Amino acid sequence: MAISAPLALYERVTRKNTIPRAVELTILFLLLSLVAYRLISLQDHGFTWFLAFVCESWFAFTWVLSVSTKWTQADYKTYPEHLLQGKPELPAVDMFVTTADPVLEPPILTVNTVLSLLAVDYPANKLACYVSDDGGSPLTFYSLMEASKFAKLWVPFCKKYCIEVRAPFRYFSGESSLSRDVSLEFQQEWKKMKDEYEELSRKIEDATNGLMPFELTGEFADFSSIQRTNHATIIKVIWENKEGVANEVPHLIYISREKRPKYPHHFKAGAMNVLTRVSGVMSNAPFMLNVDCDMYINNPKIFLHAMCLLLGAKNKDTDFAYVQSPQCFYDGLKDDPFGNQLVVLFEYLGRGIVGIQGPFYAGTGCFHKRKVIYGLSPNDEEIKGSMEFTKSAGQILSSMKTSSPHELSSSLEAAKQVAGCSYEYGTLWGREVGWIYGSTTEDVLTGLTIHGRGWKSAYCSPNPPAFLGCAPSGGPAIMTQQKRWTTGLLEILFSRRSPFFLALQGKLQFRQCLAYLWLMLWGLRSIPELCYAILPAYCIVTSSHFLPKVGEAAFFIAAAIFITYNLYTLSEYLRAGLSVRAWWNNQRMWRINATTAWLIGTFSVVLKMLGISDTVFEVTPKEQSTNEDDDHNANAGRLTFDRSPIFISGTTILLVNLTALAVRLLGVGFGLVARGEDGPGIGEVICSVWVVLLYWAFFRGLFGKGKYGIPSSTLYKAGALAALFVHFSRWTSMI
Ligand SMILES: O=c1ccn([C@@H]2O[C@H](COP(=O)(O)OP(=O)(O)O[C@H]3O[C@H](CO)[C@@H](O)[C@H](O)[C@H]3O)[C@@H](O)[C@H]2O)c(=O)[nH]1
Ligand SMILES: [Mn+2]
Repeated sequence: MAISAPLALYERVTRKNTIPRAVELTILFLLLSLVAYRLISLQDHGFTWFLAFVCESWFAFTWVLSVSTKWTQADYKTYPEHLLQGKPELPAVDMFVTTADPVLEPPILTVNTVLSLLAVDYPANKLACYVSDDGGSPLTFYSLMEASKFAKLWVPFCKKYCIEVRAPFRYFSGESSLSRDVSLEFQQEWKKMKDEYEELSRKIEDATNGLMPFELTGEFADFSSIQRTNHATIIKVIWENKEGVANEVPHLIYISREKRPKYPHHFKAGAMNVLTRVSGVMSNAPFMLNVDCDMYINNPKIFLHAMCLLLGAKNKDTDFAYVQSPQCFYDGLKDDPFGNQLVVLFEYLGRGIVGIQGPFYAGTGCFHKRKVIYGLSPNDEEIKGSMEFTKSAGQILSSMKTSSPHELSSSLEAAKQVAGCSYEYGTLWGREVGWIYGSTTEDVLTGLTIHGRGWKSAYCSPNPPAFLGCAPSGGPAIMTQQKRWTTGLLEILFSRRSPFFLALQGKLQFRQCLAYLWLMLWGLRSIPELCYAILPAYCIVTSSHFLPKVGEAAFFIAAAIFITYNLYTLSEYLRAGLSVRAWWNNQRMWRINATTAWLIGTFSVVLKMLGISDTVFEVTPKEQSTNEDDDHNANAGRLTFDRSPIFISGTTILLVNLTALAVRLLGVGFGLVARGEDGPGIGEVICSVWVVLLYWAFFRGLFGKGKYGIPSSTLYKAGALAALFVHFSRWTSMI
């Protein structure tokens, strides 16, 4: 009998997508035909034709990027049961949670995330949880202290009864959490746990409301005169699993890194680097998981799934640098009214990237190999880089080999040192090592740098989803997030780490480079999108046209693109199990984001490049539940507004198109002679109506009250811009 080979830990599955590929190529062919037609008939037409040509060439280009990215879709199937057979000893994992603001990110959320991490199905003596608090808040620290007491009941409870959802706020909010046919013992423990959790949330809530049950002395003395942007490092070992027992509660450590006004702190990237180093001197696990404070563990087996991919390499080629899980969200509103649940994005483009060099790093829900974060390339045996770095991190790295258990408190001094502001000075941290600085999307930049060194990455999307987080709700929060993302992505594109350069150096695969480009060009897409949204209105107002006339063969090309594209994207939503409404909501939100947040994001990068202002990471506000009152609220899912300039361009687009349609309907040509043959046709009118439908959320905003209404100052500005535009259009058509 042959000796059986070790069982495979994972399998790569490629998706069959022949029909989608055919449709995508058809759309590409139609787009190219239209562009070609415009090019050969450029002389016979005016400026609008040329502008349409430029925009459509751009759309064809981004379509090429998207077709290439979606071409080979793949997924990984993991077999955790084989892992437990083959590898008796599981490797250690350090778990990182970042929080930055106790108001925007309520401590109860962070606490739930931490509890879900502590209770994960993995030997507790292999785990350590580090919380970085950029808010330097005693409230967060207090909440974690209380949570660690609760964890001593919660963790054994979850493990004993194989509880599925280990974030208590979600577990106790589910209807099915206590079914009738369970043992009496379980019922009693369940009740006790629920009471204990309610007690914990009440304590945290009281403290949040200013009824601090503690004085800033003793354990809290470090917080007594703290200024958020100017304070010394605080590191507290909240709980230590001293006996190193596998079914205990894992270590829990609180960190608030040093902040000084003179030193840039690099937002989340800076926090991640401190977490890396502090954990390096304390537990120094070879793997690190990081989650945002709102992203709790929804599948307690995720560590085992991830280990299948991280340990399952058969050769250098399948040695993954990191394992990324998709971002999924809890309490999503029905039909995704804000278009921010990203399901379809991860489903097709995401899987496509998985099929090339591996998923982008998405900032949360990702397991990294520590040595990769330390800057190693796939073929490196030991750390390279400058002397400065070797001195500072080599020590951390060398102790990786001696994993003799030591008390955490004995490394507190060393930990404080590596958490200081000046520690990174003159080292490669943030440049070659750790999370890379210089972009508000530090996640994509860090992942790109890793791919640029030739690493591959893997995707892990078990069922139920591994992590669930909180998607921003309401117009201002969504737009701010989109703006941050485009800003950060453009910052990368225009830096020396641009995917272009990395592809030229040879380690970033060509199609992976195109995939990165697809993402990083979001900001620049705002310009052709804006032009295209205004073109139909311009044509109606000036009695000209930018689309081929109904009689021309090319009209059918344009119509075919419009119809095929929409039906095709619709089919993507239906195949992913989503509704027609979800499709429509995403269509309109993408167009709205593109012409508002992405535009402002592009401006802010231009301002940064001109040295006028710097870009900052604006934290997304998070709520415990979006459903509680909103479910019965007729306004759930309705776009909200504030005075931010982000809303001006969207309002202007709407006003301009409304004016155009009014002109058309009322037949007032602003005194222009109808140009007969040359005037606008049905195509322009349909386009203009389509734009108004896409911006219907803004239309409702014209009449909405309070946060549902567009503020009058924004309306005046947009109105003035629209009037200027109409005036200018008339002027151009007269010369
Ligand atoms: O100075 C800062 C700013 C932010 N954060 C943390 O960064 C995380 C992400 O911030 P959030 O406001 O939730 O941003 P999102 O747009 O929701 O995050 C996505 O996009 C970010 C990049 O723009 C990534 O860092 C995130 O991981 C990814 O989930 C949160 O845990 C914050 O506490 C810090 O630790 N320090
Ligand atoms: Mn977030």
